[in-house]
Amino acid sequence: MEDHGGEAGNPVRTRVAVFGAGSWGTAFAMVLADAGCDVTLWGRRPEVVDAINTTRVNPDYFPDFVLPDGITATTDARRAAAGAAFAVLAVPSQTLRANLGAWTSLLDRNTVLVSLMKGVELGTTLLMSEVIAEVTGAGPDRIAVVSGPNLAGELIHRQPAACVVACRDEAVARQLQAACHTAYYRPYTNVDVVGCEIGGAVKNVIGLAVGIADGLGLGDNTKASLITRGLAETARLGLAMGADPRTFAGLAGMGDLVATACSPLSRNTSFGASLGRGMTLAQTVATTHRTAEGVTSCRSVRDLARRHGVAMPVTEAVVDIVHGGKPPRLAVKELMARSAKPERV
Ligand SMILES: NC(=O)C1=CN([C@@H]2O[C@H](COP(=O)(O)OP(=O)(O)OC[C@H]3O[C@@H](n4cnc5c(N)ncnc54)[C@H](OP(=O)(O)O)[C@@H]3O)[C@@H](O)[C@H]2O)C=CC1
Ligand SMILES: O=C(CO)COP(=O)(O)O
Repeated sequence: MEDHGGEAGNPVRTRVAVFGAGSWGTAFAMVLADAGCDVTLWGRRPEVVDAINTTRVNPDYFPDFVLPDGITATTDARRAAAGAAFAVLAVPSQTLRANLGAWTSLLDRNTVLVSLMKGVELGTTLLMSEVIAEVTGAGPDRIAVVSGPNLAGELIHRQPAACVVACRDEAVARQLQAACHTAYYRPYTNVDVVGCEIGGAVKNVIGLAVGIADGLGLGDNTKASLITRGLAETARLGLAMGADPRTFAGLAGMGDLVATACSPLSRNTSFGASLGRGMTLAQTVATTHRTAEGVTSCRSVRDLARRHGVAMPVTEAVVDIVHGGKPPRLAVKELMARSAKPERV
């Protein structure tokens, strides 16, 4: 296998289970394998799993890319979970609870559960780490999050990127950092799990807003204003939930927001652009075959904000457009007509 610069501090092959063989699960499995881990990738469809094992290609998500040795695919969650030091969860956020319910009894009591997901559960308004804690009973030292500007479509080409690995127990974050550190993937540790998750979930909503602006034909001043005020909303919500404000200036805050809002690869931003061009929600859903988390999570983020008494006008506008059918131009007009305020409140 080519040397992709796995950490010298990872001499014993760490066993990792990755649950979810979509874009990010597959690309992150590659990162882990390149870092020297022994990776088992769980997918729900036998044809995808068979293709990965026989051709080393995930035909649905990365048909032109050969995956490295060191990844074995399976539909058998028990086999994936067996002996795993880390169980990496990469399914759509709204499906986590049901899936994890089936997987929990298969996992060792010491396995660290790692969320790659960027969403908030609808109804409960729980963060993914909170869903994990509730379903599995794991304590904060066994729950970690990976976040940051990590578009799977770029990482699969091993383009350089940084990320944050967050766990309340910094020693665990360091172990995960070692497990996924390669020459092209640079993880930084953080203990602010809540801040990283809020950054990841809200940037999808702001990505939708920026996409809508793009679809309306609005320019870079508008988009930069949405990104910046969107980051202000993100930080306000995060602070109300006990996050460290510095997280929002970092990779899981500004970094991920910029990557998402500026990239044609972002599903959320592309989804928003379709709405801005005048397509309906149903039409856009029908042409989107990948997970655009913000479409559902905009409602749970709004509910979370209301619960904490935090003003999130851009998020409210996105919910009104996506789920309330408000014409995007009217939403823009209303956002601009809000009462004048100081920048920092
Ligand atoms: N893609 C990216 O660049 C990044 C994504 N993320 C986050 O990662 C998470 C996963 O997204 P991503 O991999 O991109 O999404 P994709 O849409 O690319 O893949 C989703 C995966 O989940 C599977 N899946 C869908 N529904 C279910 C279900 N009900 N039960 C079990 N498995 C299911 C799909 O299986 P099938 O193929 O059979 O439908 C597929 O393997 C999201 O929260 C996203 O925000 C985070 C950083 C980067
Ligand atoms: O989270 C991502 C990049 O960090 C991927 O963004 P999208 O889900 O919008 O494609």
